[in-house]
Amino acid sequence: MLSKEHKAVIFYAKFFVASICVLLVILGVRNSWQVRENQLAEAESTVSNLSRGLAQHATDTFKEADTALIGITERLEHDGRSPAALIRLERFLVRQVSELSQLSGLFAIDKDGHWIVNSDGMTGDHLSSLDREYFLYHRAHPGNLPHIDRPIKSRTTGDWIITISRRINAPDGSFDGLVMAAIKLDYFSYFYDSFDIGDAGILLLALDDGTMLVRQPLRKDSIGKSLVDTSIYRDYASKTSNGVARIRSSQDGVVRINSYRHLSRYPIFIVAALSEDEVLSRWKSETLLHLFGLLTLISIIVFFGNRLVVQIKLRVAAEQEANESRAYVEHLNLVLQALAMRDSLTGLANRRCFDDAISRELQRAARNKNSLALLMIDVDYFKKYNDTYGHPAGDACLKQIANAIRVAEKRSVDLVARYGGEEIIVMLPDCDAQGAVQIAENILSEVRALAIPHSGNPRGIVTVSAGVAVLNPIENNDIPETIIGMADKALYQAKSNGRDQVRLYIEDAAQVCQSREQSPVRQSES
Ligand SMILES: Nc1nc2c(ncn2[C@@H]2O[C@H](COP(=O)(O)OP(=O)(O)OP(=O)(O)O)[C@@H](O)[C@H]2O)c(=O)[nH]1
Repeated sequence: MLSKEHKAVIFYAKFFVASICVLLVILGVRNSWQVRENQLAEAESTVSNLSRGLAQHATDTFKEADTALIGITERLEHDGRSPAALIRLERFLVRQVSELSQLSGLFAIDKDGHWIVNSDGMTGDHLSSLDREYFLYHRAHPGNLPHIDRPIKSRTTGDWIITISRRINAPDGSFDGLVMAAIKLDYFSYFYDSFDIGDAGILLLALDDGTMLVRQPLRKDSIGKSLVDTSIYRDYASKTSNGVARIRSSQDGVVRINSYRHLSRYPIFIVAALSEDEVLSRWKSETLLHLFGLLTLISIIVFFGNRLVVQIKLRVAAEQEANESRAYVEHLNLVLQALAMRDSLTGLANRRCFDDAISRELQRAARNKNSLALLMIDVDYFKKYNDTYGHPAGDACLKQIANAIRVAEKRSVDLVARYGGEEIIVMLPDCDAQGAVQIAENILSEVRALAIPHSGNPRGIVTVSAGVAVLNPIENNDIPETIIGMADKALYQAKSNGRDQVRLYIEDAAQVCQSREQSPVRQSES
């Protein structure tokens, strides 16, 4: 089980790794998105420039044709329509057409629709434009502005052309015919073809009323088709003079960045469009590459982060194991210490334990001027017991006696210890002579009460003798041997006087022992 501190360390390690990964993802996404926006902005700028360039080109193309028309009108007005004048005019038309590559032909048409003169040198009454829209328009509109009409097929070449025409007025202002320049649609197509607009890009030239003139790439049905239902016309080109719009095509579903621009001099507008997918194709492949790099980096970070967490866990586990081992060793030490202080047979404190305890107790009692009592207890005729009942029985007997003597260990400061062989010693701090003798008497009674049969003892049961010594108060120079020697002497007296009795060691000339069974108080020799 991990501690709170270790859990926190692991949590922070995981949090650190996760934060770096999230940060990398956020930075990667943000950077990628920024690149995408930049590329779109760049594409908008590109289509915008493209539409401006195409608008300028269209303006120049129509302006050159229109200038030629103005020149023809002036010549007709100035030179008249005599055969000689018309021959000169025809030469002029041929020269103009050869100089202006966008022109398919130049025409002068009278008020009845007949061709007066044309750049192709064609003659005959059958050559008429009576049915053409530009003729009908000029006949109906007195203005002298140039008119650009829907694309038509040329009657001379059969090619698709766009016409730009101007009305000729008679001196009284009535309709007196028109001049017309036919501009090849191919001229625009070839020009538009020179631009790299990708596979899904579009370039458009259309009349302001939405009639498509040129579309690149070319489509069979595109010439003359109406754009009024398309979003680029309906929502944008029909409303403002120029702008940029991102639109999904209703026809092919492609999203395009469109730039539209109306010509200021002619009723025409241009549309340049690039496919968003194609614009972003490089961004997409780069993003994929970056994504792969990012994922690889994140995988490496996660891998090493995981290794870090595993290392932390291993270290924590090792630390815990070491702590547990240390605790176990400390516990073992305590157990060993306790065992080292215990007698294995009786379970009592052993001699070493007693030696330590009495040294400590003497010092303490000397400091506090307290008393200390010691009972030295010895089993009577124990050799005979062993001889009679055997050594194992002797061991069992010693255990029982030890348990009986343990009753003396009433306070935590009291200590019962096996002093050696069949001798047991009892240390009673802060105990006076009377109390110590009483305790010794109690011990003797307890042992007798065990009633362990002993044929070698005149009393028929196992008995013990006790020598009691008391130092009251303890002096600084008292050493353990002093009181032990006193207790031993008192014990010797108890043995000498017939055993199964208590003797109290008295200082000076005589020592007195007390025994209830025998005389109340007897003295032992010093
Ligand atoms: N079974 C057993 N006997 C022990 C142990 N320790 C000491 N003894 C025996 O205790 C006996 C002590 O004998 P002695 O010192 O002659 O004294 P005693 O026979 O008890 O006679 P008194 O003390 O004079 O009554 C010896 O025979 C020791 O072998 C022990 O741990 N187990």
